[in-house]
Amino acid sequence: MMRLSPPPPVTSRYLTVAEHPRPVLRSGTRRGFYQPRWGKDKESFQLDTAHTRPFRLRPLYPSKSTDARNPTTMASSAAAAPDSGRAALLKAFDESRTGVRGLVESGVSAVPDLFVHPEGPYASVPLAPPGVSIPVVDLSLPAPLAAAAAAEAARDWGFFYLVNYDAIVPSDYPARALAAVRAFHELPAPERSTHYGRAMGGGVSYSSNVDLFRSPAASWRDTIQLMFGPTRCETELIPPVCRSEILEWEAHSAAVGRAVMALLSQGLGLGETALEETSCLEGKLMVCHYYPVCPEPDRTMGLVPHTDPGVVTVLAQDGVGGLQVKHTTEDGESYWVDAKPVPGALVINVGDLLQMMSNDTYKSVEHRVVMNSREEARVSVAVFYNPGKRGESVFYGPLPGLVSSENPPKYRSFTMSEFMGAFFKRDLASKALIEHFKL
Ligand SMILES: O=C(O)CCC(=O)C(=O)O
Ligand SMILES: [Fe+2]
Repeated sequence: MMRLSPPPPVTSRYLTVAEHPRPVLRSGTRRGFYQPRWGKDKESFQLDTAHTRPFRLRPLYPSKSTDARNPTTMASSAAAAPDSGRAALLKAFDESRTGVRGLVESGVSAVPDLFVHPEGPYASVPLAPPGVSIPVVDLSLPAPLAAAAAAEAARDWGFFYLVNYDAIVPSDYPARALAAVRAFHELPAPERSTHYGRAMGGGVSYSSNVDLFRSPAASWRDTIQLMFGPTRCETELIPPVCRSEILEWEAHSAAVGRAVMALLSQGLGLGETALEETSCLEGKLMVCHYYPVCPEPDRTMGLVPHTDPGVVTVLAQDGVGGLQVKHTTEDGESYWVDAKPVPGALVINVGDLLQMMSNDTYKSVEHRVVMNSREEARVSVAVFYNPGKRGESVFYGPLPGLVSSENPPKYRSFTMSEFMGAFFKRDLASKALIEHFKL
């Protein structure tokens, strides 16, 4: 078990959650959250979409065109292709170096078969009734109240909106980062394609579907990935059109990551630096997704259902929407809840590592991105936080301050290299990573 220094004494500024009275309810609040008003390669430790669920490909249809040089029609011609043919089509799509955006630019009017997702087991999970939303945590509340709200959200939902973070993030962020990421993905194809590649050698890559060659169906998404910790990417490899905004968001979102970890640590009844001292702010991967306009939104997915493997994810999304969170009520009923874009709100979620570190107090919850028929592409930027200390003598698992003879550990401890090994070897089923370490 990684050794943590004892939690710092309670200061006058921060009371432990247990000592503090329940959060003050504002009008329209429920248990301390106020609901938004809707108006009517190993080094990179890829935490992105390698998290896929097993999908069986639906029968593929013959393509109308067989132009072997056109990746669009090549993708469509996966229809009748045996597996080796499909592999060749995937390769051709990848070699187009322009991603799904390139397919759209070339004028596809249907989703090519390589991207068609069957309904799968999720067809049985309904959409949430209107008015249900993920909770909101207000960072401007006194820390103990915000911590209690964050803890409750992390426990019951695994997700929350973070609002009123303007004391730590300039008002033009994250919007500037989202706009710059959009500008990159909408560069003319010849310019964009010079950046295309899957290798994370320099800590930066731009490609479509990080799991393109492993997943049973490709998704409607292109992504820039950037490693910021424990090893920092070569920043000159970041495309110039979005470089300064990405670097600025990296710095500003670090303040958000620190604040969120402090709330979640306190919410566990530990000192505010407990997760930070466990190096949870030191491993950092940023992914900048672009979900192009889709001609047949019902036939594909932007991102298949998955849980994030890391500790905490800080997500900025533009106004388009599509993120959905699977919520299970106290009665055991599950449904997909839209994490609609809320101006001025970041989306925070708990990853598998934090579920294990919190000994199941907090939940890592499935989420996905669905396509819509809007005429606008969607952009999101996620920052995944992971432990940065990766040595063979550094162990992770339920935090020592949380386990006792009455509350025994539910997970065995492991090194990050073991965790990453399990991550890369895991079968595709969701939660497989957590099950792997369960006692
Ligand atoms: O684009 C989004 O809203 C979600 C991204 C996500 O869940 C991920 O990258 O793991
Ligand atoms: Fe995710």
